[in-house]
Amino acid sequence: MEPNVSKATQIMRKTTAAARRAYVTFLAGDGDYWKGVVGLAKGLRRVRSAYPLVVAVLPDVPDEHRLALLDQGCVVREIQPVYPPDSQTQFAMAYYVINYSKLRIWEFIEYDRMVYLDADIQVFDNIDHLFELDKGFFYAVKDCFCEKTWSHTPQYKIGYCQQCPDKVTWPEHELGPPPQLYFNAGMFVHEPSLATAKDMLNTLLVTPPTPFAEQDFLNMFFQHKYMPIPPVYNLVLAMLWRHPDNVELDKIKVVHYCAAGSKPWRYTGKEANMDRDDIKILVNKWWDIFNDESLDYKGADEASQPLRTALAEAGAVKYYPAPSAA
Ligand SMILES: O=c1ccn([C@@H]2O[C@H](COP(=O)(O)OP(=O)(O)O[C@H]3O[C@H](CO)[C@H](O)[C@H](O)[C@H]3O)[C@@H](O)[C@H]2O)c(=O)[nH]1
Ligand SMILES: O[C@H]1[C@H](O)[C@@H](O)[C@H](O)[C@@H](O)[C@H]1O
Repeated sequence: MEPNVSKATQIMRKTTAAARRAYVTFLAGDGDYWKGVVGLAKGLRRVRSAYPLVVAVLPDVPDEHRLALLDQGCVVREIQPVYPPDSQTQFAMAYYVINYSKLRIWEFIEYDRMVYLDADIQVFDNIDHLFELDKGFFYAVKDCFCEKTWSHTPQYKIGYCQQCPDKVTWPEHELGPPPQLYFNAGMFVHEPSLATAKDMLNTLLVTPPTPFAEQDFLNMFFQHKYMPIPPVYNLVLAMLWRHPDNVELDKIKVVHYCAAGSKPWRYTGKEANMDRDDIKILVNKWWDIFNDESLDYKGADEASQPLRTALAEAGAVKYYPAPSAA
């Protein structure tokens, strides 16, 4: 602690820092992904996150969906779409083309630091400590290359996966040095910056699109800044059947419902691997949060939470919640 800095200044600094942090997600189209965002907002509230959830929405998100997000206490920010250069590329899923628009979140410079979460993610434990990670890096969880969606890669073709790099040895003499680490872009920690945003968009203009769209692009762009974080911060569901030894389900903080057929609001149980007990449990856990009315946003009271937390931590005030009017 700095000896000559008054308690009031320390509180002010802490409050200012807190106000410059937020979770952020991305919403496109008039489909059903808004349900994922509502679930995420409630999930973050359940684990008592101190920071707001900003939703970067494309112009095609209808007003009724934006209202549902505002009702859940989200900060709704409209962004303009970003497109890759024209090409004949086959994306792993045709709609991935729209995900380049995610790059706009580097323009949210009213925040110093953000934790990005896809709308098909749920948070089961508080992860606010990620905002304290050293600056200057890009943090995310390593992906897995074992599902068929990766069949375009040399990794898939030879059965090599960075999740178990010793199982199949990388044939250096044939394919050159082993591939750089590759992260899943459904969850990451980043620092907004107009200079970075500009650099990204300029780089994108001369970067041919590839099957995993902005995920591939971000992997290329941040290859020298990437710092892996443990898989508990983004459980890519295929890990459950591809690398069960790498998963400790009871320690998982963040679940990414990214496997085909696993989005809870569309779940039927019919697609491959979807009738597994662990999947059913995770899908039910998502619904429990989504349906829990006690997690609905209760109004302006919560907007000042970071300030209250900072003041309480500094011992400046004792905060007693007002009795509920209900
Ligand atoms: O119609 C859509 C489609 C996508 N999204 C947003 O875009 C995110 C990414 O889309 P998916 O969740 O469907 O993508 P996957 O999880 O299947 O795919 C993975 O590859 C993608 C490549 O574009 C992204 O990098 C994504 O973060 C990564 O987890 C969604 O969560 C959601 O936030 C929408 O809002 N509406
Ligand atoms: O990065 C990808 C992506 O998130 C896919 O949608 C998912 O099904 C794969 O397992 C993962 O490797």
